[in-house]
Amino acid sequence: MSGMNRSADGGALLEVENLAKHYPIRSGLILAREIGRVRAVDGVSFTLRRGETLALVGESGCGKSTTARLVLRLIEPSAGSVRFEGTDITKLEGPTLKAFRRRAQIVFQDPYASLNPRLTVGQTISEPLEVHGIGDSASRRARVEELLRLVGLAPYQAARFAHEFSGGQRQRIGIARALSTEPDLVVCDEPVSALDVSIQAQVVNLLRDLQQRLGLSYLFIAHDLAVVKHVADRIAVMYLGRIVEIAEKRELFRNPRHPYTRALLAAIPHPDPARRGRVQPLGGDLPSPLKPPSGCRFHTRCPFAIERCRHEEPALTDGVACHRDGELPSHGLDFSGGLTEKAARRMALYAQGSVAG
Ligand SMILES: Nc1ncnc2c1ncn2[C@@H]1O[C@H](COP(=O)(O)OP(=O)(O)OP(=O)(O)O)[C@@H](O)[C@H]1O
Repeated sequence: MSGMNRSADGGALLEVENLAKHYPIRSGLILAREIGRVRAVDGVSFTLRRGETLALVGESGCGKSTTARLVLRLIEPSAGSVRFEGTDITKLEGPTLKAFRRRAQIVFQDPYASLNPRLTVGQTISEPLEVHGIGDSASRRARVEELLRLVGLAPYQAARFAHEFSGGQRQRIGIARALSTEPDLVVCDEPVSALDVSIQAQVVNLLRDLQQRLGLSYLFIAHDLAVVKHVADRIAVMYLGRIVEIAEKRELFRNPRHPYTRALLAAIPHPDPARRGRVQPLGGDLPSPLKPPSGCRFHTRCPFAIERCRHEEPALTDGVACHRDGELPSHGLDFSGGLTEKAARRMALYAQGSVAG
């Protein structure tokens, strides 16, 4: 992107620092009085390296999509910065913002809702090229054909409409559209959650294949760890607007440190039904981001919470935000193939407080 520093980033494509988005809640006749703020994202920091996939994982409402929208500057942050190749994109305007948009694209969750039913597939895929003034009509047509082949569709399908395609094919069209401007960063916002399980693996494999061929960097949003197990290099676990743990994927599955990460892992069924645990991973509802709990936000649902957790908010130190890091039992909690029954029993006992941590 013109004017952006390509060399001084030391491998980081994206650096997010203390990012926050608070939505004011207003009341009164002309909504003049602010009665509270939804802290959708509340101080999030992470780095996305070139060519890697960082997954953002957490329950519905924890702030994943808001983070994704902030990173793409689809919404304005309340605080914090998002540096893309060293340039803070939250400050960009006009042509430099447009140049950033060309290099950072999104694949949406719902391939049924995200494609315009009135456009042909060819028009859908070439629309970003027109918006950014890339090529003439002949070269755009050629590019559409190339993109269709790239995502496993056929060039003749450019003349068809989205409703003529299955969910998996539509998501391929959404991916082709996102790739049309040759982006470096692709935000994948739950790209397979709306698809049949049988189709999910095909789309995940396509995304991985495209990443290798085109050197793409992915910020991959998902609500559970099962999907990201096959795509992520690193995983950031979010809870109530904050990152509670961030680690290399293998490390996170082998040695989950935050109790919330453990609960998310416990929710993944073991591939072998005979070895599935019977643990109920997490009780209670996600508290409201309008009034997050004091201290550690997870303490109201945490089986390991102590008094300190109720009063003092833990900082994200060395990849985890937990006062009890290093004190929790680690043996028997190998989640790399799902939760074993023995580990599940152990986890249940710990959760009930029957075994000393
Ligand atoms: N425009 C808005 N005004 C007020 N609150 C909002 C707005 N957008 C999002 N929120 C709230 O912010 C919180 C985070 O929402 P967000 O969509 O980022 O979560 P999420 O983790 O992506 O959830 P999901 O998986 O359901 O999309 C939620 O409590 C949501 O209700």
